[in-house]
Amino acid sequence: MSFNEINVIYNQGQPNQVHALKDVSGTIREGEFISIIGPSGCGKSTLLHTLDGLIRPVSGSVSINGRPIESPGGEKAMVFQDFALMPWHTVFQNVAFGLRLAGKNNKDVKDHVMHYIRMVGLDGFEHKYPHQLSGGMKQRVGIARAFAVEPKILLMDEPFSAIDEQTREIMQEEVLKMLQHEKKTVIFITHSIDEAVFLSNRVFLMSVRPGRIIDDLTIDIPYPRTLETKLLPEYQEYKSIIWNHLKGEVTRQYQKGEA
Ligand SMILES: Nc1ncnc2c1ncn2[C@@H]1O[C@H](COP(=O)(O)OP(=O)(O)OP(=O)(O)O)[C@@H](O)[C@H]1O
Repeated sequence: MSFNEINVIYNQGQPNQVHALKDVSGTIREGEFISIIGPSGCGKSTLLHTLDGLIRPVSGSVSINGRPIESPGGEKAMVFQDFALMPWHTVFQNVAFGLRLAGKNNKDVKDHVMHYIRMVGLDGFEHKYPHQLSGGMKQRVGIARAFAVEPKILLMDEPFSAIDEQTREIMQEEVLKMLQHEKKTVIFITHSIDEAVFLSNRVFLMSVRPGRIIDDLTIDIPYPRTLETKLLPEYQEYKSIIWNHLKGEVTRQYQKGEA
């Protein structure tokens, strides 16, 4: 996937105009795990939604293998911060949702859906409704639903930020394991430096608004990564490099009076 000189402006030409992304360019190779990190309101979600095709930039282009991206879906699937499950559907029906949209019926997709329910550790919960699940379990459903459509690209918008710290660490490891079995390109938004270093092979650091990618840092720590990875000295070094970069941006945000 590549994106070239993207500009996104909300409410263009109006008094409340917001220049959210400015001349943002980058290339993401197949199978990479990219985290996007940056100060609050810098345009991370805007970038993710632009890469998904949900937001059309006022200028610039987004493409996969030379084909322009013009709409969400297709070879992409999104995992949302607030899970975005349908409360009136069971776990099974939520996971099957994308496949049903593609015209398949529940019977046809049963084995396929159960494979992904098992993969996220929710075997036995397929007939439960979202309100009967914990936050971590709800996000497992969100992840299973995204994997079930077998996308090449997984877009994750702060997927673990509404989940308690212990569950979050477990799920980070689980997602990496799932990706070993089913290779995908992942673009992942987070506010957590630790999460970005643990999961990614590259981290994009964004500036305060209008958002730009000001650094593209390669995390040169081999996979598979486990919780022991966090004890490596280079792990701590990457964290401090990112923190030092972010500190400058957050300070600039304070000085602009926007934090
Ligand atoms: N639909 C919209 N209309 C107008 N302005 C918007 C809209 N969506 C986002 N913005 C503004 O664009 C800027 C970038 O927003 P965005 O949500 O992409 O940032 P973010 O980095 O994901 O934020 P956060 O870290 O708080 O989740 C912000 O100033 C936000 O207020």
